[in-house]
Amino acid sequence: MTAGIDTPDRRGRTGLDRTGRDLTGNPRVRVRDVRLLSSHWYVERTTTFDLQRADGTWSTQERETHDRGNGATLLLHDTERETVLLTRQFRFPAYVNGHPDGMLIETPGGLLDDEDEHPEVAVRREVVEETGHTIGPVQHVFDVYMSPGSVTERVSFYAAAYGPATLTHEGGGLHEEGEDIEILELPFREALRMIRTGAINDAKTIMLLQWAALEGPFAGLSAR
Ligand SMILES: Nc1nc2c(ncn2[C@@H]2O[C@H](COP(=O)(O)OP(=O)(O)O[C@H]3O[C@H](CO)[C@@H](O)[C@H](O)[C@@H]3O)[C@@H](O)[C@H]2O)c(=O)[nH]1
Ligand SMILES: [Mg+2]
Repeated sequence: MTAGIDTPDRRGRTGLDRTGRDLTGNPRVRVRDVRLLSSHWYVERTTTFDLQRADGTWSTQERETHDRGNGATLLLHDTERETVLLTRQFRFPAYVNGHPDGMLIETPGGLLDDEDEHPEVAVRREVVEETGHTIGPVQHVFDVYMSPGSVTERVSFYAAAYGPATLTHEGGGLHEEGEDIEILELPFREALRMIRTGAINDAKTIMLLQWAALEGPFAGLSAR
C-alpha cells in the first residue's frame, strides 16, 4: 500500500500514479510508465514515454514533473491615478536561491482549489484575500506555462480596475495558512522602473506590467 496511490496521502489524494497514462493528443508520444516520487504537499512524478523524432525513429525518455495544480493572477490597475496595486510577501524558494531577503513584489493570485475550479473564480477569491478588493469585470489576458520543462502549472492572467469603491475587506492573506501579505500601491511608471532595476523580479508580475504598457490599460503612457 502506498499513500497517494492506493491509500489517501496527507491531503486525501489517491491514484496519483495514473496522471498522463491516457494521453492521446499527440500520436508521436506513447506514455509507458508513471512513478509517484512524492506527494507530500505538491506531487512529483517521473514518467517514461516513447517519443518519435522528426526523422521517424523512436527514443525513450524519462521526465520528472512537479505538479502543484494550476494558478491564476491579476493586475489591479487604476488608469485615472495611473497606479497599480501589488503585494509583497516572503518567498522561501527565491530566498534560498539568491534573492537577498526573499521579499517578492507580485501581482496577487494563487492556486486553483482543484482542477474543476474556473481560474476567474479563483483569481477573484485570491484578490480579495490578499488585497481586500472585490473587483468588477475582469479582462482575460493569456494562459501561460511558466516553466514547461519541469513544472506542469499553467497560470491564467487577468486584469481589472480597482479603486476606493472596490475596497471591501482588509486583505493581507490567510493568517491560518501562514500568509502575511503587504499591499503596495505604486505609480505605474515607478513599477516599470522597478523592473529595470531588478526591484521587481517575479515573472508573472513583469509580464502583466509589460502587457499593460504594450496593449493593456496603460498603453500609450510613456514609461519615463
Ligand atoms: N504546508 C505547506 N503549505 C504550503 C506549501 N506550499 C504552499 N503552501 C500554502 O499554500 C498556499 C498557497 O497560496 P496561494 O495564494 O494559493 O498561492 P501562491 O503561493 O500565492 O501562488 C501560486 O500561484 C501563483 C500564480 O498566481 C504562482 O506564480 C506561484 O508560483 C504559486 O504557484 C499558501 O497558503 C501557502 O502557505 C507547502 O509546501 N507546505
Ligand atoms: Mg497568493
